[in-house]
Amino acid sequence: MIAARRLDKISRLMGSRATPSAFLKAFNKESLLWTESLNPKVRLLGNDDGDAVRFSTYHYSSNCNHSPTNKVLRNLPAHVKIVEVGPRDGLQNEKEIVPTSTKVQLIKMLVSSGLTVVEATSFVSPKWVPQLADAKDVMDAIRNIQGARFPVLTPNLKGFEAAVSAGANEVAIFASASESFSKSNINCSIEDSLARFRDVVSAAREISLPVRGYVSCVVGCPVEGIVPPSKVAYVAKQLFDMGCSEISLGDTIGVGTPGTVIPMLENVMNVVPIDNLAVHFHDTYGQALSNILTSLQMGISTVDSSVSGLGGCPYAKGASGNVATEDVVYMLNGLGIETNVDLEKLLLAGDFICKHLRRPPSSKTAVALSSKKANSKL
Ligand SMILES: CC(C)(COP(=O)([O-])OP(=O)([O-])OC[C@H]1O[C@@H](n2cnc3c(N)ncnc32)[C@H](O)[C@@H]1OP(=O)([O-])[O-])[C@@H](O)C(=O)NCCC(=O)NCCSC(=O)C[C@@](C)(O)CC(=O)[O-]
Repeated sequence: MIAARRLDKISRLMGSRATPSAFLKAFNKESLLWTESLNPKVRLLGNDDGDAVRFSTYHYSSNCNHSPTNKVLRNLPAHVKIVEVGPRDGLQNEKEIVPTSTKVQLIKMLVSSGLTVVEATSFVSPKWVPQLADAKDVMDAIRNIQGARFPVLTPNLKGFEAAVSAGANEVAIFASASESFSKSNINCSIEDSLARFRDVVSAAREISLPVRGYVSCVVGCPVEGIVPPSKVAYVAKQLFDMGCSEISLGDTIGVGTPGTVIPMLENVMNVVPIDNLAVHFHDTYGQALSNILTSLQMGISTVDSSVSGLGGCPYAKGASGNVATEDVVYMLNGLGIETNVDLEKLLLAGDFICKHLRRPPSSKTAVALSSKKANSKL
């Protein structure tokens, strides 16, 4: 009888947006242990003195609206802005050219999952990136979608002007911290690229258009190897000083670990305010989530990611996809950090584009949930 009443109370708490303290108030240590044994979804861990100290948000974390308060995780932000780069960074790297209608449907699904910034395409040379040669058509088709911003990449004034005539109301410029990568990606030196970008930013200023600035190769370069943090800080400061409102730091080839990301971020934070920084990790060595967690602990609250981990850069051999948005959202949910993204709807978007690309969804979250579904059918 008591057990039934307790179970009923737990169910009600789980159905509501119960906070850890609500759980802790409601149950003493015995109840907690008993609860755990009854329902493996509820994990409240006790310390040696018998006090419940940790609330694990395993599986129902979307019900949890708190920021963790324990010593290790106390610096995490309450909210993270996710910049979805799949339609641009993801699709620019696909061998097959994806039809415009599929790109547009993907963007719609991403917005309906709650993502508020979706990088839509690039106004670059179609000879260099034929995959995004339909940039104008994509912009035409998404013009009336409400609820999100759609920044586009512009490497020079020509791209900027084309983007603005296609209705873009936010653009991104992209510099590199490595000379070799700058040359192979945009066919000019870092200094020449900065001069071009100054023209783009001042044209954008005239019409009050926000500009995001990327720095690529912030940890390593496919040609030069290790990139010194001071070089990254230099380029980031140049972009910030010329008027970029946000600087996204890209580990283009995904070689960073917290060991290399921390000194890089420390250098950049000395010259660019932390609120203007974002991180952009590729997952070549499976380090992206740990790098994101480290960045959040250092105070960053804007994270780039790509649905289903699509991506890579056509001019960075060996770079694998971006970190998958589904996995970022799963981790942030688990930490009680708000993103306003509906994971289920996001998974549908991942499923949609992967079906089109004739490959299974590749985020860890999608793989885990599909094998769980398969097992539950047995
Ligand atoms: C920058 C250029 C254009 C220089 O390319 P170029 O060949 O040195 O430029 P050019 O000025 O000599 O022009 C050559 C031709 O391109 C045309 N052109 C020139 N500009 C444009 C434009 N904007 N849009 C359309 N066409 C353009 C221009 O009109 C001309 O046409 P042609 O006379 O031969 O017929 C070229 O190198 C380029 O388009 N590069 C883009 C490369 C790219 O998109 N890379 C991937 C994005 S960066 C990335 O993924 C990293 C990031 C951001 O995700 C962060 C991270 O992961 O680290």
